[in-house]
Amino acid sequence: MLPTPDTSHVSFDTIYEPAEDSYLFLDTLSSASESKWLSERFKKSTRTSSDSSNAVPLVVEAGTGSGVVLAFAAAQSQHIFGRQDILTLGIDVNRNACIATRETVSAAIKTVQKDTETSAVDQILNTIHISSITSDLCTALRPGSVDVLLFNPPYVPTEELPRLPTESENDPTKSQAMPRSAKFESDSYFLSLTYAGGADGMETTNRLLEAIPGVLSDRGVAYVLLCKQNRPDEVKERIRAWGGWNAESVGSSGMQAGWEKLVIVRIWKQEVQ
Ligand SMILES: C[S@@+](CC[C@H](N)C(=O)[O-])C[C@H]1O[C@@H](n2cnc3c(N)ncnc32)[C@H](O)[C@@H]1O
Repeated sequence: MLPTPDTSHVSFDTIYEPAEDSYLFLDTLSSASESKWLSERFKKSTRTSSDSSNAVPLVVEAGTGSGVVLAFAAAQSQHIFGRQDILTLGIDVNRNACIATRETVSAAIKTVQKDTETSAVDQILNTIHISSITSDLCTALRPGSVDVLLFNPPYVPTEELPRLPTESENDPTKSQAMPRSAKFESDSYFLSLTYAGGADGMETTNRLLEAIPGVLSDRGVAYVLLCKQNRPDEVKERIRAWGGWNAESVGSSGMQAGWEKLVIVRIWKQEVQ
């Protein structure tokens, strides 16, 4: 079994603690079928380095929380993508989550590199974590730049979608100076951002889905987690109706009376150009 990245340094006061949905991501990406699919799409070819289809894949996670999913993708890049040299970039609206992610991913990469030094394996992990940025979904990204997009969204249906934090709410020096009651309120606000998805639990996910055709590269693929109340079958039909795009469930958990509680949907352009 592949090791789960260490998140013991993360304070879960404001950051999502890895749970069933996070682990479903790890299991799905590293499953035999998905790692075969991804390796075929992204493995290093013998074509010239100027060939853009051979460029180092950029793997972006929106909503990284603790960074456990992105760290796993980074550390297990050989198993998942068939190569040792991916680039990772994390995004979260919560600045604390971005700081935690940077540490989680860097530590996971270092652990694998250390293990490699002391083993007979001759290929060192060259994965680089570019950065973790405080931003709203993919709005800060260059169009057509993302090869693999991962999103475990706030998916629980709620009456209201929490607003995005202001710069000052994301300022750690301000939260340190807060009285206890204000800190409690601020912590619960940031935690609400981790799960509250508004109408059908889909308000944030719908915004991400709309951004996919613009943000993915020609060989790009997105993995998005949905719960039963998000109506995954309708979501997949909607994506197929874009024309030239495909959507399939590639991981699921929590079968209850024939219903899958959580599914991970893979979204990709039908033709690699
Ligand atoms: C369910 S948690 C997933 C955390 C982590 N990826 C995992 O699987 O354990 C959702 C994450 O999305 C973040 N988030 C919510 N709305 C966002 C937005 N508009 N842009 C970026 N991140 C967002 C939350 O702060 C939270 O960290």
